[in-house]
Amino acid sequence: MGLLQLLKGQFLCHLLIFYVFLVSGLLVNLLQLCTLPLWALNRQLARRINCRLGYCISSQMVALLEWWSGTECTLYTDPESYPRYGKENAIVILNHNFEIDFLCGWTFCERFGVLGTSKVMAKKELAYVPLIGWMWYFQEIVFCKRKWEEDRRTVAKSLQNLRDYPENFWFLLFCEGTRFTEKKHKISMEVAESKGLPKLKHHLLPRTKGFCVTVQNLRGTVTAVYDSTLNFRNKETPTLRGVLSGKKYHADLYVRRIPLDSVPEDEAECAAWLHKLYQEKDTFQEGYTQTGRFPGPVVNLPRQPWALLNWLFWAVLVLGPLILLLLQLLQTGSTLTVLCSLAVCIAVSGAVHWMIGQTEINRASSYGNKQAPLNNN
Ligand SMILES: CC/C=C\C/C=C\C/C=C\C/C=C\C/C=C\C/C=C\CCC(=O)SCCNC(=O)CCNC(=O)[C@H](O)C(C)(C)COP(=O)(O)OP(=O)(O)OC[C@H]1O[C@@H](n2cnc3c(N)ncnc32)[C@H](O)[C@@H]1OP(=O)(O)O
Ligand SMILES: CCCCCCCCCCCCCCCCCC(=O)OC[C@@H](O)COP(=O)(O)O
Repeated sequence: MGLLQLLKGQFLCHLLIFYVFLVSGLLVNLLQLCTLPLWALNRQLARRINCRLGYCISSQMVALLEWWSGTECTLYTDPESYPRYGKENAIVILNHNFEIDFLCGWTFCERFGVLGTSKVMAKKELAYVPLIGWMWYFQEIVFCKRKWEEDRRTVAKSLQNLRDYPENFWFLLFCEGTRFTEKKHKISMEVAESKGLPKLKHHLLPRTKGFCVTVQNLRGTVTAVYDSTLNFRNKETPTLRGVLSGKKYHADLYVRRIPLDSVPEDEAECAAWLHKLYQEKDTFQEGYTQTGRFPGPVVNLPRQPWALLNWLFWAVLVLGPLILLLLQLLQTGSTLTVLCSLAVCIAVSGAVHWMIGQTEINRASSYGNKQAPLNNN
């Protein structure tokens, strides 16, 4: 094992990386808060500024994946669609099977220059996650409670707000609404059976309402749906802890560009369209498990240096004062101050564990663990 690989596994390195993330993230959140008065004066400028501020946070996690863990992300797609990626507004549909699927999504956003503007329909609980959840508030992320009666108005309103967004954006939907577990899969297949739908082997049954309301509200703003299917080589089940420890994974993403015009306007037809799409996704996943690859050619998509440069900028900015403080502590610090510093380290590492825990499937919500009553309206 090389020295660098050994270092990547050290707790102290993780603590330093998280320290940079935490302090720079709080600074960015503060700057975002300062843009509040600007929203009333020049909304489009406030949005552009918040895209860039948000990028400062999310790209640190991308840098962790691309540069620290060295994870490779391969794109399978039609070369004719490829030039349009990043140059139009799109709805992205992604399977929700992996703890770092969102991070791979962000990495592709970074490579197509839309990381700062990337959007998602996220569960409301994530709005309270420090740094990322707070950043999302200023990036106009669409939050849902996963209770349609409450969501139908709020989600539509948030989507309407995106209609005059000043930069190209990708809007991500995990239509399954929750991460894949065997139990949730079994229950959702019972629902599929009761609805007369074919069973899926690799996906939960998609919830169609979020997709249909997105299409309704973003028609005319968004030009395409990017149907994206993600898997990892060697049957790996990657984790954020693995990434932080420098473990290298290899992600494969198959993307099909579907013009939005071909998605039906009628709600029932739109729902049926989505179910059919998931049946196709399921065959792609089955093909991947059999052959280790997706259909379609591979497009070369090298990583960009910007995420790393952003991280280095923040590291220099916030690690300098920390080092000075530690030196002063060693020279003059009383036992009490040294103990207090230790307590701060323990608190910071506790915060890392809590935040990483948000991404862990074994701590997933109970949503989808039982059949919601069948809806007839
Ligand atoms: C070129 C490169 C291309 C791509 C790169 C890839 C990606 C990059 C793009 C962008 C990146 C951006 C950001 C990424 C960063 C971070 C993201 C991180 C996390 C966020 C993820 C989440 O939080 S996921 C959870 C929240 N989101 C959702 O839930 C969305 C999907 N859900 C819906 O659409 C729902 O409909 C709803 C939320 C709008 C409403 O929820 P509710 O529960 O009320 O649902 P329904 O009314 O739909 O449910 C009832 C219907 O479902 C049937 N039913 C009942 N039980 C079940 C069951 N167990 N399983 C399945 N279905 C069930 C029931 O019968 C009802 O059926 P109907 O026919 O009546 O609809
Ligand atoms: C650069 C340095 C970084 C150091 C490590 C810091 C760790 C920071 C972790 C940030 C965590 C942010 C959470 C983001 C998104 C989690 C996405 C996710 O997967 O959500 C789950 C929901 O979709 C469904 O929920 P369930 O119903 O399955 O429950």
